[in-house]
Amino acid sequence: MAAMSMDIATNFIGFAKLQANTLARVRTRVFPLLWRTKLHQSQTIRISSIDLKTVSSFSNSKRRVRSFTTSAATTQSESSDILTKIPPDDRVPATIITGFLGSGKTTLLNHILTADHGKRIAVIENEFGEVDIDGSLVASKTTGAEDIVMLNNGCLCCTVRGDLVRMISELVNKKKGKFDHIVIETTGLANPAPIIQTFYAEDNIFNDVKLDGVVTLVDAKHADFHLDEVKPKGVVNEAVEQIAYADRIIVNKTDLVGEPKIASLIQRIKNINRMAHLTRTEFGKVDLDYVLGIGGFDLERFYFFPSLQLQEHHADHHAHDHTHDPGVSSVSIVCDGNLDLEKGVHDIFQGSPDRLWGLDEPRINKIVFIGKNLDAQALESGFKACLLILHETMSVSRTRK
Ligand SMILES: Nc1nc2c(ncn2[C@@H]2O[C@H](COP(=O)(O)OP(=O)(O)OP(=O)(O)O)[C@@H](O)[C@H]2O)c(=O)[nH]1
Repeated sequence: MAAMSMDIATNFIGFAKLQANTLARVRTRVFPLLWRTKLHQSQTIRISSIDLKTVSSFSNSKRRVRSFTTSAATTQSESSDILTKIPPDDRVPATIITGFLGSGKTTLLNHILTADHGKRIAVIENEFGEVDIDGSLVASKTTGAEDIVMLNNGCLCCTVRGDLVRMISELVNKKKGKFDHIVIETTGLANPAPIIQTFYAEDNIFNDVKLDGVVTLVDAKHADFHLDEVKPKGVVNEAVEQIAYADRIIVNKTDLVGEPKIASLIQRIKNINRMAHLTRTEFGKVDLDYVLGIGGFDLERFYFFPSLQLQEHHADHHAHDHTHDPGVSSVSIVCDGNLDLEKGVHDIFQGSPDRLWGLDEPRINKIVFIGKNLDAQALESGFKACLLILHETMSVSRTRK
């Protein structure tokens, strides 16, 4: 009897059908990243269906037993038939929405929250800057039934990863039965690998929550620029990682570019991750079945697609010693006063009216700049110059992760 998750069991059943040398490669490529440290300390691994037994090292953990039985676990035949008996998986599904800065993650999330799917969704919003922008944009779209928890001032893949574990545990412990699905929106700078790892490595999460899928938004207009970016030595390209780890890819903002550019971008994406489903859209308008209830993050493709293994290698290193591009920081400005909207806009700017201000609600401007080598003072004075009347209550915060 071995203890393991259904998702992982399913993958292992698939793996067991592979050739012996294949299994060895899968294990060394996938495990270092996605499996808890205990596995590294487990007994010698033999290449056969015996591999299934190795997983029983998990039974020492606090992990709730998700068991299966195998009639062939004691034979060394590579072609053994494996009979499985998998208990129903009643864990809460969680979806990670990722994608580079401005690719349309919040737009997709709002589409999900306002659609008629009958699901009660708990949302975890992660923002790189100190000031919460997306949270308010999402909150205004919810009916009130959903929970929204904010994780500001850091990235889920590194500085606030511990908070993610705590938040999911709290959600599950205090509100179990009150929601059907968790959706997590990462920052645009997140490397998904360490976040995915959290779902498999943390007992607190693994026992109650299963990773339903990783959905990656790709900005049709700016993706090439981000994919081309050469990072400092030892720093991964997050835009590539986000595509590499996706179960579902949404090429968004297709209204902003022509067909040839979309076609070449899709080809480029497929060269990074051929296993993920891909669709193209505007303003995140996709069928909800495409993004929710996918049925489980797919570990298997880490073997089948070579460039993913390469990514995994980087991500493994990254997971242990994760830093964002050291040049990237954020500057947040919060102040009241009316802005002259004609001033200060040189690039694409788009705004849309949201809900009306509340009667006693303070009318506050919030702006977060995320970028490389930001000059906080210049941004602050530039912003001040756009105010119609200068207010002294401006607060500026800077963060570097
Ligand atoms: N033209 C166009 N604009 C879009 C589309 N999808 C989203 N937008 C706009 O692009 C901007 C950024 O969208 P968001 O949904 O906030 O993107 P995000 O990925 O959550 O952004 P960050 O949280 O800053 O990383 C918003 O002004 C959206 O209205 C699209 O398909 N076409």
